[in-house]
Amino acid sequence: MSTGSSSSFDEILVESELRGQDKLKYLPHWPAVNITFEDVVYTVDSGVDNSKSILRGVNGSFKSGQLVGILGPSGAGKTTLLNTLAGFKCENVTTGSILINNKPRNMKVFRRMSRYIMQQDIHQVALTVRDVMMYAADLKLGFKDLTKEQKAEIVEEIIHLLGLEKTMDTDCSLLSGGELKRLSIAQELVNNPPVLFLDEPTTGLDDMSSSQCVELLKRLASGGRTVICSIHTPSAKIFEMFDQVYVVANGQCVFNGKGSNIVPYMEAIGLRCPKTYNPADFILDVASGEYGHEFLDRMVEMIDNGRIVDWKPQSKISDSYENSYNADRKQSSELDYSQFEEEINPNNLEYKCSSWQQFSVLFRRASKQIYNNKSYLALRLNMHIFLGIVVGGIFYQMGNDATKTIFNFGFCFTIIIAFMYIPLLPVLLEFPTQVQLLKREYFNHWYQFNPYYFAMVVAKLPVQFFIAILYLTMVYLLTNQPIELQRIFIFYFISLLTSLTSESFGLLVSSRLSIINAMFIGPVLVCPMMLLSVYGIGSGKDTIPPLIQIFMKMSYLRHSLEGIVQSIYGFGRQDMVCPNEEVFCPYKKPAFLLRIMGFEDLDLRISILYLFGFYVMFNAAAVFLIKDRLSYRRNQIWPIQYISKAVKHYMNYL
Ligand SMILES: Nc1ncnc2c1ncn2[C@@H]1O[C@H](COP(=O)(O)OP(=O)(O)OP(=O)(O)O)[C@@H](O)[C@H]1O
Repeated sequence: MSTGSSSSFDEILVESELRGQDKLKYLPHWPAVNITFEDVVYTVDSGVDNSKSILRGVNGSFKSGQLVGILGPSGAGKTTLLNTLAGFKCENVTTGSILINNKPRNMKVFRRMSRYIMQQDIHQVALTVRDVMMYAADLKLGFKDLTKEQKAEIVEEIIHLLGLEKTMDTDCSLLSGGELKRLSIAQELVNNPPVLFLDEPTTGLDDMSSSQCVELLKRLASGGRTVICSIHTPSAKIFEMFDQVYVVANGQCVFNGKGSNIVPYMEAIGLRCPKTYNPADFILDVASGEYGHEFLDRMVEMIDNGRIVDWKPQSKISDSYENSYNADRKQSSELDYSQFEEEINPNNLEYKCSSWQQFSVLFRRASKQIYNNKSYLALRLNMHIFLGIVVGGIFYQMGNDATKTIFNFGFCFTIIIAFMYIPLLPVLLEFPTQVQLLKREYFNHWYQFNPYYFAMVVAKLPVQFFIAILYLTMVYLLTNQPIELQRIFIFYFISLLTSLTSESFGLLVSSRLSIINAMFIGPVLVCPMMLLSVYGIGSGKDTIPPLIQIFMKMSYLRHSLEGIVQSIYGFGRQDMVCPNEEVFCPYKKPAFLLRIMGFEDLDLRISILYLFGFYVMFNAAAVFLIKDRLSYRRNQIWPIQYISKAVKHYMNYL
């Protein structure tokens, strides 16, 4: 039997047959992964100097081959426990330890072997279910072991298993809540990971789909996976399917064991479950404090906050955690005992695609999303044509008219304003949601961050450039700017560079903010840059105080404006035309205009260098901040910790 995910497709088929998993062909063998946690405390900052404990010293042990259900009333700490165990949010765990197969969890390795299906179902826009699944299969299964047809077969099979056949060609944005949830699960089943965490997987599903979904999870678990899911008020049928039930209340464990033992457990603390009642409902009622808080304390004490691993009616409360755990391990009949000793080969946890392949798949995915969104494409195109007509109309034929030079200077300013706002605002609106998706896919080990970022930036370029060039051509011709190849080239080049820099600025701003904050802070931050770009115009450079001159250098828009002005008026441009009837025509000479405007002594290379520098700097800062957000490690430098704490508190920084 193959021991790794590198098995060929045929081997995988044989393996599945051996395991009796006739419905899941791609079920590569993984050694058992058992998770034990001790005294876990999770504390969040609820103010700059305050903190609040959400998990209070919980303990437990979840074994491979068993389906574990984490139950509890709303706000009890189920999601937090799941996040902590999955390593999704663990920067706030203040004490406690998490062991994998009795060894301290190596977060890097663990994150590669576990998958987390979150409560919120966000998906890529403008893609069908088939697209989403096929891109997931390409990224997760790679191109070496399986052909396209084999991957399509795996996808079909999972889609069938989750009852999504009818939606195969439906756009994800049109799916119902339940279908979205199933799609989230389907995507993570593509490469069948050894550990699966699911936060409320049945939310939004009807009874039938819920039990099918839990049945599937049970089947995965019995195939040797560790499957842990939090669940709200399960039906009696679903409740019976769990091999282990872990109940949380107020951040503490109030029950840990088999669902069938809940009734005697409740009797042991002095509460009788009515015969007609679902034991899950009953324990949840008690956990939510309906029968009084003294019962909660009694339950925590009786289960020793989760240390008693599998409570049984005959068992003594004083059983030590160690004895209980070992006894339980011996009883495990479903799994090959030797599996517990088997190590996961870290090579089998590596990405299946090289960085270049990841880039290529992500580029294709991002491009398809752009071109599939036809109404948005048409809107962008039409708005640029409309803007071109408006700007071209306002500054019509002013480019070579010496009496309209000041107006034409205004035209240069409109160029940088257009290429500042047009790329910036959509990013501020879209990227915070994209980051949520990135977090999910990145955490679930679909790809590395750098290929994602490059693919995202590069995929936008063709449309961005095409629309920008169309707009620039319209306004350039309508306003009668000089028809000289060198000038046209510089004009287009600076405009496109400004557009890219604005976009990267948008990525930087929205990398750590919610949509609302990004939409507010982005335009506010570009305002001073805009003002600094035209500071001192008309009074000459000498009148600008040195400090302001330094600030002006820090505005990328100033460098854009300098570049655009040079393309139109620099490089020894000939005198502009002065109409015969005009007696006084001071701005006939471009050099005079440049001096009056404070744009003399310009150097195009410097403008380009600055713009390029800002572009690189904004991107590098955005990459740094997003990577930090994706990282499971807390920044160790205390001033940064304090600043980010304060910014988080006051600015909704994420
Ligand atoms: N970062 C945070 N800051 C402050 N409070 C938080 C934070 N994260 C979680 N909480 C609080 O911790 C408690 C537990 O949250 P958690 O999401 O784990 O509950 P839950 O049991 O999953 O609830 P539900 O079933 O409603 O999803 C809640 O009261 C929640 O408001």
